[in-house]
Amino acid sequence: MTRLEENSEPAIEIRRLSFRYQGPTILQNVSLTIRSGEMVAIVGPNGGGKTTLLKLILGLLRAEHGEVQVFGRPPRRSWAQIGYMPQHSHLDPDFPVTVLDTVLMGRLGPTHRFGPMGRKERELAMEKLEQVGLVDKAHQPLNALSGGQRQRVLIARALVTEPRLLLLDEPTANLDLRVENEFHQLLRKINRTLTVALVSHDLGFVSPLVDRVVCVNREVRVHPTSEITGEVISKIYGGDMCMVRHDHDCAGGAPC
Ligand SMILES: Nc1ncnc2c1ncn2[C@@H]1O[C@H](COP(=O)(O)OP(=O)(O)OP(=O)(O)O)[C@@H](O)[C@H]1O
Repeated sequence: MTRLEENSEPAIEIRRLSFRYQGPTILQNVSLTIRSGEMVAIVGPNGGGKTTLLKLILGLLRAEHGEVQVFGRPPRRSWAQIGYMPQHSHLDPDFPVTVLDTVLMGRLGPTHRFGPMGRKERELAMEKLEQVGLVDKAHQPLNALSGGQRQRVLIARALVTEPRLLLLDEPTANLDLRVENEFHQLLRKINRTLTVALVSHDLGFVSPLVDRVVCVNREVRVHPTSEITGEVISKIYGGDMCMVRHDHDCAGGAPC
């Protein structure tokens, strides 16, 4: 963490949070602070509670015990400052919509009123497409894009509300290793002005990007990236996982 982040206000502050849907406890006694300007990875096994944690930070779910604050306020009062890319976009890739329209959909929602999109909104959407490197695709149908490009469109959609905090649920799910470097650069660029929390199953992908890894498996433990060893990984994933190496080129099909 840089000195700036150490002294900056918390973007997310969670105190003694516990949560269950109807059955067993999903998250237990979670305390966590993410400072403005940080980029953290949220990792853990399937069903460990990562998406649930993001939904609590968004205010889509309410904690049974404890408290969540985003920029010092309850999440719903900070909605305008949060951009969210969900794990499963409900967008049918075959729905006949352009890339630009998809990004503009980010302006619809609880904090932005319905109505025709004006020039200002369209300019903003083009600016965000420029930021993710897809401005030349703006008028193409969404279904003409690759999975990785669609992923970037969804990031532009999350950015078009001009948030201060960006939550990304599995942004790397459709990426192959060839575009990984490009994606790292994009996230670093975004993190110059925004706090970023990204859920990933891929520790190898996220570890060069972040200083801290938030491990979620009912309880939450935060580790500096430098501490992520084989032993820590098997504690998080119960030994079913190894860290994929990303520091050599496997584009030629070599096992990696
Ligand atoms: N709406 C819901 N109602 C009831 N149980 C749910 C609901 N959503 C999630 N769960 C349960 O809560 C637990 C945590 O789910 P969650 O999606 O948060 O895990 P995750 O760590 O994001 O998993 P994955 O890596 O598979 O995406 C799981 O056991 C899941 O079945």
